[in-house]
Amino acid sequence: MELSIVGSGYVGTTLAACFADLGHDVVNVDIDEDIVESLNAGAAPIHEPGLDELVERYAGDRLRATTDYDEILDTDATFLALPTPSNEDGSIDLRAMQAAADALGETLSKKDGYHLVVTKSTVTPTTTEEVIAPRIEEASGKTVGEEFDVGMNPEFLREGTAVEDFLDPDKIVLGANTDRAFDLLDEIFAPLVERADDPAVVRTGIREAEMIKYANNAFLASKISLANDLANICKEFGVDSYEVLEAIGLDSRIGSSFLAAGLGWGGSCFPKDTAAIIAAARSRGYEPRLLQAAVDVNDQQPLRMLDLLEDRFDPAGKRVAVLGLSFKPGTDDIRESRAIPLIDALLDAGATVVGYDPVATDNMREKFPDIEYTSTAAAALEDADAALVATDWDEFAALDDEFDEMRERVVIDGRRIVTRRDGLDYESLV
Ligand SMILES: NC(=O)c1ccc[n+]([C@@H]2O[C@H](COP(=O)([O-])OP(=O)(O)OC[C@H]3O[C@@H](n4cnc5c(N)ncnc54)[C@H](O)[C@@H]3O)[C@@H](O)[C@H]2O)c1
Ligand SMILES: O=c1ccn([C@@H]2O[C@H](COP(=O)(O)OP(=O)(O)O[C@H]3O[C@H](CO)[C@@H](O)[C@H](O)[C@H]3O)[C@@H](O)[C@H]2O)c(=O)[nH]1
Repeated sequence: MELSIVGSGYVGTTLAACFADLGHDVVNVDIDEDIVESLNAGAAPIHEPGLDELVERYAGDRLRATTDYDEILDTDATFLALPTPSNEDGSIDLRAMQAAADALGETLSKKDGYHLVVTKSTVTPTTTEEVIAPRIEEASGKTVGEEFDVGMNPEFLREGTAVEDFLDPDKIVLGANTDRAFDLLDEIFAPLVERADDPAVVRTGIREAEMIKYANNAFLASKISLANDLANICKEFGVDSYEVLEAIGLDSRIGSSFLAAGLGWGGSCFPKDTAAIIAAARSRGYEPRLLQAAVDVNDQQPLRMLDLLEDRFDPAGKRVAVLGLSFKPGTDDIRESRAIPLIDALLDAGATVVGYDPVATDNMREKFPDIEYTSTAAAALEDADAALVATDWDEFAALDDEFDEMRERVVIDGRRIVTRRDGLDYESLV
């Protein structure tokens, strides 16, 4: 099929490359000329394992990119994969979605046949029907449900495993209002359903599809926060939280994933999406107490880590190594990384901070240009009074003699990754 995708970031590029791999002809529309040039030259504009290979294989053939919305005219359906960042109050900023809907509407005014517009971005319930569709109607002069339909297909991929997650999903959620839209969505996703390992296909309403995405992320973020809350209680009683969480994870009703307790959740999605659904609930007069508590527990974990350090000494004037700066291992992305509030708290306490990460240093340097960075964990530990572990990079599990070069061998582990041994003043956050 002929498909167009507006927005070519993490989601849009992955979607385009994977759709091409599934046999569709795809055109990616982005306002960023560098991204368009890069895609057309066969190079992915973002780093994701397996993505470069796909882009290189299909660029100039089943996959191309453009800044010209009119190229959408030759396609059957358009996916909107635009950013939906947070406003100050946590609600989503829809400006990119609105700009794209206006431009798409103008383009569709020139189209003769039917077109399907699918929201891929994460948007709060009713956005597709009450914001996107009316703007397309206004700009195109066409009527939704007649000359075009809208649909919603949320994305569940994780950064670092985007291609793998997209091509082997647990579920595919298709939200639509008309049989015609469902038929087209079925046709688009048929090659994926055939290739993947028997994913569930959920056919539902548009606003239900929008909510499923938030419910998914809210549940996972809350699951981690509940694990952290329980782990904090465990710590008060000298109970090993990891043994407890491993055991409860054996109950199939609970499940073992997303129970890794520690410094909490960061990244480009969980913080933004929990904030957005909380703000959306409040806009309708409902106070989401449990979700707010999940956020509160998450905010508290880095401060608890500082408390453990202060139990040893006043951090003022001390040299403190922060090991791990990215929001999770396997990525250089530092958005909402738990290392950020940790570094902020250390600086407020007057500590001298030295940061180390295998790949995220350059990004963190933009955020904290004045702290020291090292190119190895060993260099960060040399002469440090304490080491705080913020990200569970595998290489931290292998650290051993490197700790001997510290001035005081205080190690506070936010991710239960360092091997506890004699000679270290080791304490796990949970
Ligand atoms: N990143 C993830 O892991 C992930 C996973 C699932 C869902 N999501 C959701 O998907 C959406 C997109 O996220 P992302 O991470 O891909 O964003 P991104 O910032 O990586 O990419 C967005 C792209 O849209 C382009 N763009 C902005 N305005 C445009 C316009 N008017 N016309 C054309 N292109 C325009 C930008 O140049 C950029 O290339 C968000 O709603 C996000 O919450 C993200
Ligand atoms: O047991 C766990 C699992 C994760 N985390 C933390 O949670 C955050 C998010 O991790 P992860 O979910 O692996 O990364 P994302 O790429 O942000 O993916 C999430 O956000 C995406 C964007 O919405 C969704 O599509 C994915 O399904 C969802 O997992 C990271 O800071 C992790 O360190 C924990 O603390 N404990």
